[in-house]
Amino acid sequence: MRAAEQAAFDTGVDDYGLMETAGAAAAEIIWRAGHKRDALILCGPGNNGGDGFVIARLLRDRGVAVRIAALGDSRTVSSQRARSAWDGPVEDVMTAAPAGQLVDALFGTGLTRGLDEAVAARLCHLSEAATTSHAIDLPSGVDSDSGALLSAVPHFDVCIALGAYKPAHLLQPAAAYMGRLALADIGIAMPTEVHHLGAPALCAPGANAHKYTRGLVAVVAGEMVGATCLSAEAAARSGAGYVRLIADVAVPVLSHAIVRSASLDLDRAKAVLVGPGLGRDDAAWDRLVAVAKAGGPFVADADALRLFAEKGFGDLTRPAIMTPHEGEFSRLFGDLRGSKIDRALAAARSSGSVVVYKGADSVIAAPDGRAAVASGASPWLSTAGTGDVLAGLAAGRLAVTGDPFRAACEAVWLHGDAARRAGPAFVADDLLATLPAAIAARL
Ligand SMILES: NC(=O)C1=CN([C@@H]2O[C@H](COP(=O)(O)OP(=O)(O)OC[C@H]3O[C@@H](n4cnc5c(N)ncnc54)[C@H](O)[C@@H]3O)[C@@H](O)[C@H]2O)[C@@H](O)CC1
Ligand SMILES: Nc1ncnc2c1ncn2[C@@H]1O[C@H](COP(=O)(O)OP(=O)(O)O)[C@@H](O)[C@H]1O
Ligand SMILES: [K+]
Repeated sequence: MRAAEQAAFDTGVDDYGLMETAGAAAAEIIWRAGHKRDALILCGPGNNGGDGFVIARLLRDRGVAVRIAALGDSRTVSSQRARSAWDGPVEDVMTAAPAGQLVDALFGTGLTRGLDEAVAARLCHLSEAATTSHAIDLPSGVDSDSGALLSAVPHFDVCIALGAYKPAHLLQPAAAYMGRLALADIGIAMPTEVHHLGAPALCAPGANAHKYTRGLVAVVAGEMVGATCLSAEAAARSGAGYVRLIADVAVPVLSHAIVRSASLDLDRAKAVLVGPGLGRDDAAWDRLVAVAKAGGPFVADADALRLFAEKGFGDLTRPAIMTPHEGEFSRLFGDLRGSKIDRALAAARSSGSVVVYKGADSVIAAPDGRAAVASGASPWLSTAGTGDVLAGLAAGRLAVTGDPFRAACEAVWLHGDAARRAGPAFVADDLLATLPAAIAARL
């Protein structure tokens, strides 16, 4: 963000001009949400507070009854200028009475430590007493780069991100404190390889498509057939043309379209899935090694990740995609430093695989430094078997696209959308029914 701001300054934009633009964009969003409801704007000592003074002036110009409460003096040149353009009274944050709308412009990206306990408690009180609450750039108390909470933070109805989403807008725990995210355009371009995962554009099969051109997925079964079954069924609804289930035991799949093979037949396979229900014994490891040695692109999930964590990758071909949850991730990669995005990127770089680091804030990272963060996933996904569905989808999209990063992004998006469509209290099997609608919406 600082580099992007500097690039704008280099083209002649000045510091205060950027603050006026940011304040105007934020004031517009607040105006649309609250109109003439009275507002209390909390202004901190830095440029976040400066934004607050600009917002206050512009809302007052529109007829809103605005009061300002500041936390000490304004310490930056721009925030002092914004403050001097405000000719109304300035109250003290610790004693100001609540208002219908609360606007938190105490601290943004410059926060270096948690708020003093009394200030944080006051922020929480004023926010709870308001009908609607807006955080400017970030809720004060949130660490911008990691999404950690450095002090107590209230839940905000809206968080207005200035110029670009920062990691904290998308990563947990911070993201859960922002009911709705609004992105305010402040006219600067962000040079970043990290994106908020957006809806993919998918293609319907062409007129000359046949089952093999659409992609054959081989799904390797093991000792827990239920998990494999969920994966195979998801792969069959991913847009791929053919799913072969490799199982030497009876697997109760629902779809007759899924073709069984007792041996590890990878003929024509564009992607292989190994891990869900695989087991962790020697026979499971032998199967995993056989898949890796076959040399084609494969997705490793669940038990395959446990086995790799125990036995190492050696000189085996690395998976095209790995889909670890928190526990599997730390077993595989140890205690890495930095935000969840940093850790996912480090894991992707060291393994050479696309890593889908799952959770309420799934991060998809590629060895070349690209990353995408999926926010807003349904918490109802925290139910057994949804990871098996995701792994099947990832393998299916890999067979369709041949591009691991794209496939992983598409799979996470479709999985999240299928969950939204399934509503509350679904079981993993229910996602199989909503997947085709999720795909249809992206054609
Ligand atoms: N040119 C710019 O830099 C722009 C910045 N903008 C705004 O400016 C914000 C960043 O401004 P700043 O870098 O001034 O930082 P902040 O306004 O976030 O606050 C930093 C100030 O607070 C102090 N501080 C940090 N943690 C504290 C704590 N827990 N208790 C007490 N004091 C603490 C710091 O020493 C510093 O003086 C952005 O989030 C955004 O809202 C926008 O106005 C757009 C333009
Ligand atoms: N609280 C949550 N909010 C949103 N998504 C979640 C949450 N918990 C888990 N998920 C998602 O649900 C899936 C669970 O996968 P996983 O942990 O492998 O479960 P399982 O092994 O039972 O299939 C992942 O896609 C994960 O991102
Ligand atoms: K803020």
